[in-house]
Amino acid sequence: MFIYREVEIRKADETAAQNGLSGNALMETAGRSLFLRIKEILNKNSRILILSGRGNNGGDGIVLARYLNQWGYKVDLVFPFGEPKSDSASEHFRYYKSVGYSWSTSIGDGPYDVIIDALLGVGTRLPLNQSYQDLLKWCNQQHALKIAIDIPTGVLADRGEADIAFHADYTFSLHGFKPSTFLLPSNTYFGQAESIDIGLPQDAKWKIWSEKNVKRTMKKRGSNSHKGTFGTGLLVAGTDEMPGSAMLAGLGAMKIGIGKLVIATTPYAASIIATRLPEATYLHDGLNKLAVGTFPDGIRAMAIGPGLTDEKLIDQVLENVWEKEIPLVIDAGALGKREFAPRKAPIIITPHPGEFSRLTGLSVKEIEANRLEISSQFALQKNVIVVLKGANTVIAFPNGTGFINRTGNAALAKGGSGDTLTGMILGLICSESDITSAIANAVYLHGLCADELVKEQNERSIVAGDITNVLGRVMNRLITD
Ligand SMILES: NC(=O)C1=CN([C@@H]2O[C@H](COP(=O)(O)OP(=O)(O)OC[C@H]3O[C@@H](n4cnc5c(N)ncnc54)[C@H](OP(=O)(O)O)[C@@H]3O)[C@@H](O)[C@H]2O)[C@H](O)CC1
Ligand SMILES: [K+]
Repeated sequence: MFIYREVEIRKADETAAQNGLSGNALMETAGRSLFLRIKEILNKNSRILILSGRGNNGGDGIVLARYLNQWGYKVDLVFPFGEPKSDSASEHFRYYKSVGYSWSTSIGDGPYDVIIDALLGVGTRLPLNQSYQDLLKWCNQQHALKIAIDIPTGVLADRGEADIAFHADYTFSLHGFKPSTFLLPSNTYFGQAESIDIGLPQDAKWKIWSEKNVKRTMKKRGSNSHKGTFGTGLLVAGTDEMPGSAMLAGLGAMKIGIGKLVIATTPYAASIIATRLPEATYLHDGLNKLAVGTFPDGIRAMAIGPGLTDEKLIDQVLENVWEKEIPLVIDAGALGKREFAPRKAPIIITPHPGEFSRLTGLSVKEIEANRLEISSQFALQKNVIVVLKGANTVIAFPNGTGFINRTGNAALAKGGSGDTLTGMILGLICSESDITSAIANAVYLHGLCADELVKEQNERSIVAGDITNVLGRVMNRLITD
């Protein structure tokens, strides 16, 4: 499942056209593929209104209207803002008329059972003028099934800002998803978003990390493996006031399959955690010891931050471990504004939007409206891997590629769930060989556990400690030979 920005879509179209696959042909494929998918959710007796704009989004609507007419559906094709003006749409309109189907520039009496929005697509500029706004308000008031083509009119393709927008039940995006499908507030207008193949080769920098990816990259362990195979992780977390954060992260690491875990924490926190996590070993006064240069042997990866507050000590620890060639996960209390000096081994930061706002100096609103692009730029500039948490967690890599995770729900909006995720990431980067899929799988599984939990109990009652209780069960479903 691929995600494309407007410029990438235009480039793909241009390359296809230069090599013999014209815009007209793509529009035909788009309209026909839309017809084949949309007819699955239509009733043959439904009255269907297709609202077509003057650009190519409107052209897709024209081709769709032709197929619907051809197959006997009751469809009104309406151009509320005048006849098509783009080349491909105009050609398809000419053909549509030549086969004798009807069209209009004003909406009929209705009522309509289905409204299809083919007004604006990736060519949208905001704000919309008053006549668009009035039409969209009218659409949203109708008791009809609402289907948007490519993106709902009123949202942009690449950013999360929205005007008054078509409130779709379904959005069928052509070639791949557009970033606004996953941004705020735009994503509230998409309804169920699906991607429709139009025959162009898929070559996206951004992808949705899917169940298929998890199954492909996480395999059953060999019977001759031992704890050394799965590495030793160092978790620097927890204080007397916040022992739970170290426990949650520790459970995340151990229950996802780390070989051995050393938890650097306070003696008091260790005494509490050890009752629930006797499998871990403890470095008492860990933060102080690491700050003066002590470092346990044989560590394969390290995570620092959950439940920590002493910035000075954290800075000293980070300075000491910076040169060590092990992946470093930086979270929560360790996520203060820092420069991220060049480092040989990977740095993974796991901010929520508030923490990322402090790191970038941008507002939370700006981040939410543009979380893919901002994380990607930060990853590139600082040479770090960004795991920006929240609905549709973004995982951005320094090479410009990235993943969106779609598992998870509001049950995760609770203290401690981020600590659990940090532990799970530590656990997988220690125990799996490929760091890219290890991080994505940890994020996916963390969300999937929450999805599993809401099947049994209300999201309000779920606490972070429940996540790892179902981790084994969800992994059993996904991990095969
Ligand atoms: N490869 C693919 O995925 C394909 C996608 N297709 C479809 O094409 C559209 C993109 O088509 P494009 O013509 O570039 O753009 P739009 O249809 O979105 O709209 C352009 C017209 O909209 C007018 N516009 C834009 N913003 C406003 C506004 N705020 N108010 C009023 N009018 C607006 C603009 O008018 P101008 O006169 O200002 O230029 C344009 O007329 C894509 O989304 C897919 O649906 C192809 O069919 C197949 C390949
Ligand atoms: K649209």
